[in-house]
Amino acid sequence: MVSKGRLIVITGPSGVGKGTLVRELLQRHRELHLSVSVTTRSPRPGEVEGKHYYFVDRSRFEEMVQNGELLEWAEFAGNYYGTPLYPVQKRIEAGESVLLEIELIGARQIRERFPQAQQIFIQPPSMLELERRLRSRGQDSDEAIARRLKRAAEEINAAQEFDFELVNDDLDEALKQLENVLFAVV
Ligand SMILES: Nc1ncnc2c1ncn2[C@@H]1O[C@H](COP(=O)(O)OP(=O)(O)OP(=O)(O)O)[C@@H](O)[C@H]1O
Ligand SMILES: Nc1nc2c(ncn2[C@@H]2O[C@H](COP(=O)(O)O)[C@@H](O)[C@H]2O)c(=O)[nH]1
Repeated sequence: MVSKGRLIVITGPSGVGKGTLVRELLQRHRELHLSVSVTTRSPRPGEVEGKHYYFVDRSRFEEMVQNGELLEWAEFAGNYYGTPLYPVQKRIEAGESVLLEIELIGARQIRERFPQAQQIFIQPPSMLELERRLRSRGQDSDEAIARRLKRAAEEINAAQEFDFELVNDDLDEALKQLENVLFAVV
């Protein structure tokens, strides 16, 4: 990919607050654009096609992989997730900044394919608090939460692979740190 623009990857265990931080960031920095992923997961109440995700079935997802339509993809807790290549490519070539909110396997693929990407890992204050956030969100079954927590431990073990790490304990403080990482004058 021609690298006129900026690609920013935000990774961290499910429930750590990536989506919450990214929502705040997008409100404050209109120049940032969030990539909308494709998934085979069923929509949660309130999730809108084309805004939160593009919801597809497994055969369509596999076709997208075969056709090279995805910049990266991974299986996570029983579903496929991937980043559509074309919209990201178009924005980066136009000199714009694109955010990817993705899990670890996908972040590793981006590192291979686009080493200039800035990679940030969001840590929870503790595993207990992570579990509390997953449960309080009220969107996943006990079994799905158990799968997400197992994966969380694997992701946290890989945090040192990332350019920056920050802890999402107090939300405002985490947001400030994220802005410092993204907009620090060097
Ligand atoms: N700093 C924080 N303190 C307390 N609760 C928080 C904080 N940040 C986020 N939360 C809450 O934690 C829950 C999970 O947050 P969110 O959905 O943003 O996580 P996520 O990392 O995007 O999860 P996923 O990867 O599964 O999409 C939400 O209910 C959110 O309101
Ligand atoms: N590798 C990718 N991971 C993605 C993508 N879109 C989202 N995700 C990550 O999946 C998990 C679960 O998300 P949820 O919406 O079911 O809670 C979470 O870690 C997301 O960041 C993607 O395109 N590629």
